[in-house]
Amino acid sequence: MDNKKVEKKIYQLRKELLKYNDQYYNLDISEISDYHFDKKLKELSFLENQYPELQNSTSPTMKIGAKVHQTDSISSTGYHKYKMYSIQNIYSKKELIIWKTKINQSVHSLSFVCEPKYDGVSINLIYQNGFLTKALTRGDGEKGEDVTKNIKTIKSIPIKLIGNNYPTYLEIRGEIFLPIKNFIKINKKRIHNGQIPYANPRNTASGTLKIQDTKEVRERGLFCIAFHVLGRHLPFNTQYEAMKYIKFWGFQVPKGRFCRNLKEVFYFIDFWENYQNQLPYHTDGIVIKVNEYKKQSFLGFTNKYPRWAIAYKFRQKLYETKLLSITFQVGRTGIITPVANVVPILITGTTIKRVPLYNDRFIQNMGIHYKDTLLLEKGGNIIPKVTEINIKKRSNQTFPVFFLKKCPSCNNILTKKNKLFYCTNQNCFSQKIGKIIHFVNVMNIKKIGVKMIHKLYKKGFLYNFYDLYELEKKDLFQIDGVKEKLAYGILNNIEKSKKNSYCRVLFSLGIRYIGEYVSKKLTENFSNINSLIHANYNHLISIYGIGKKIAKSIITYFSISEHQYTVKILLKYGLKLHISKYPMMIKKYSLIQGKSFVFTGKLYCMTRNEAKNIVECLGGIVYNTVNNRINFIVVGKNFGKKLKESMKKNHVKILTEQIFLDLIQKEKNQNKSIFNNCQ
Ligand SMILES: NC(=O)c1ccc[n+]([C@@H]2O[C@H](COP(=O)([O-])OP(=O)(O)OC[C@H]3O[C@@H](n4cnc5c(N)ncnc54)[C@H](O)[C@@H]3O)[C@@H](O)[C@H]2O)c1
Ligand SMILES: [Zn+2]
Repeated sequence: MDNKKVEKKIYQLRKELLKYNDQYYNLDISEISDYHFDKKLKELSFLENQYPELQNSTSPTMKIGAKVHQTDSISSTGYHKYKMYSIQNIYSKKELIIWKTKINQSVHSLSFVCEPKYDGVSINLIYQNGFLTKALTRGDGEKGEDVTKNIKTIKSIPIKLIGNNYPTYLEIRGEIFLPIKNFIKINKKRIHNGQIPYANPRNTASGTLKIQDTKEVRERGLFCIAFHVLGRHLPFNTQYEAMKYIKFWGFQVPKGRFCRNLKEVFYFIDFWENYQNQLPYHTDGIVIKVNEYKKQSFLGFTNKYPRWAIAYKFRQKLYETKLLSITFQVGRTGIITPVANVVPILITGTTIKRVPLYNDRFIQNMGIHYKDTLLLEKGGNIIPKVTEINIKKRSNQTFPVFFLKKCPSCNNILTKKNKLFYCTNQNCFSQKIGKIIHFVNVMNIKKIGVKMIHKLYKKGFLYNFYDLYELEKKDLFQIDGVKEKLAYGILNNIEKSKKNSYCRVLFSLGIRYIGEYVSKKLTENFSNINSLIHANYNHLISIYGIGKKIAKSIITYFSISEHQYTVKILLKYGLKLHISKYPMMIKKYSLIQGKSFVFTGKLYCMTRNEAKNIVECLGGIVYNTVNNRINFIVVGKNFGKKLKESMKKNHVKILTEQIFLDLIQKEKNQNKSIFNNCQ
């Protein structure tokens, strides 16, 4: 590869991995498996080592976790006294031998402690004089979220340490996770309430730590295993002894083992690889640690990992089953998704009958034939994935799977775009129903299930999701089995849904590619729906996490008059489509909204930060450097080279401070309420 190509590849991998990190750590979503994530990370690390001039301290190879966002749900963040690290992952014994050989070059006579790798969220528990005073998540390693209130609900974490042989200041590091039984219970309840079940226990544990209702946190039944101690004057010198002490102090500790050499480590790995599925919680590998503290400190840390520990991750077990048929489902956005119906198979306690095949590309890449023998991988998720086909078991009489030509719901000819098949019929029954189901789920409207939605649709009461807000008792009474109490409950829940946040309502609209994550990014950047409706493409793609595809989708969605009508109707019914802090702005012509600014030199009337705040409050964006998106440069005293750079760009208008102030004044008069909030 030439340098330009490598640079491009590195940039692309970093962008992708940063997105996955942000989703994984801040939104508890995993779009790809850990194995594939680690493969990409390894590829990036390899390229960065080959081309050291392209190394960058912000690369995901150097950074731990993801940037901590200050969200509504958490009250504060806090710095760690001792940095929290990640652990390097490996997937083979060969890599383990390489690791040992490497550290053997600096330390000798190594012994190890092996522990299961619990699949949850890292936690830092701070004890002062034996009392739990603070609990922080790992965050980016330097700074985490303060989750003390929720942590105090976990029974396996002592509020007060037992005994008295602990130092006055102590940090206990451990893993918070959700036992499988509790995870299943939570999902059963969600399904019963018509909500989307959570994907896996890890993400659910992480999400649970962030919720505000401590009663709910307690009910969910999180668990903690403690595996690391930090502090001064510790009464022990090895990991093995440390575990004995912390067990005595009141913690649950790993089912670990002291190993004198790699042979014993391999034995431990082999044992757990088979035994892991019998545990009441998920483990995803084995952590191997150098036992002696002295040797640990000699080996030290890289930017991201301790050199004295490594995680051997289990490759997922494959399960064999047979493809019976394929159902083509019509999604709410018209996308046709193929789902494989397979011979039912029991995988870690769940009977699997259906497996997603995602799209035509997946089917063709896999080369799936009818009646094929499929190999499924479960990972930490509830729904397994098809990872391979057992070609040896393919009979001669099978045919390759071809995609449908017509919509299975409305018979409309399908359109192919970006390798996906769509039904473009706006009145397609499945799409309409799908949109309503999505809205009801996202808005968390309980007591209205899929069956009820179908019935209301057929009776003509619910043709669009906003019709929910017109429903009356007399309509509901026309549905079989609905009596006074249920009707009251439904209408009450619909009314309650009006309290949902702007971010939820935006997500509920069902705009293509606008999931929870993107919706959050959008509401952080557009304080109300009007500014989003009128956002320009450049502004949208300048937002971290919003790419071309999403920007186009937003613009297309709001260019359809029916969708603008939907927004109007929702506003009429009192749904929130603005950040509560800022009152809804009545859209008027604005010179600032959606425009990009850069400042140079010193302003007389306000500081640079004040000016930035005002522009942002009025829907504009401020950049530090001149780029192709800039519309205005505001020039103050002792201006710098930015002015010269801007003059080279025809589209940039130059404003003196006075003209800038006049502009603000004009906007101020137009949008009094918003401006007052910016002061
Ligand atoms: N699928 C995705 O979208 C996605 C995104 C980001 C990260 N990931 C996965 O997460 C990994 C990085 O996450 P990470 O930094 O949290 O690392 P990690 O989860 O792979 O391993 C480090 C963590 O393991 C935990 N742990 C559990 N048992 C332990 C024990 N007995 N001793 C010591 N530590 C123990 C600790 O909390 C420690 O911080 C990636 O390599 C990838 O596998 C996946
Ligand atoms: Zn259709």
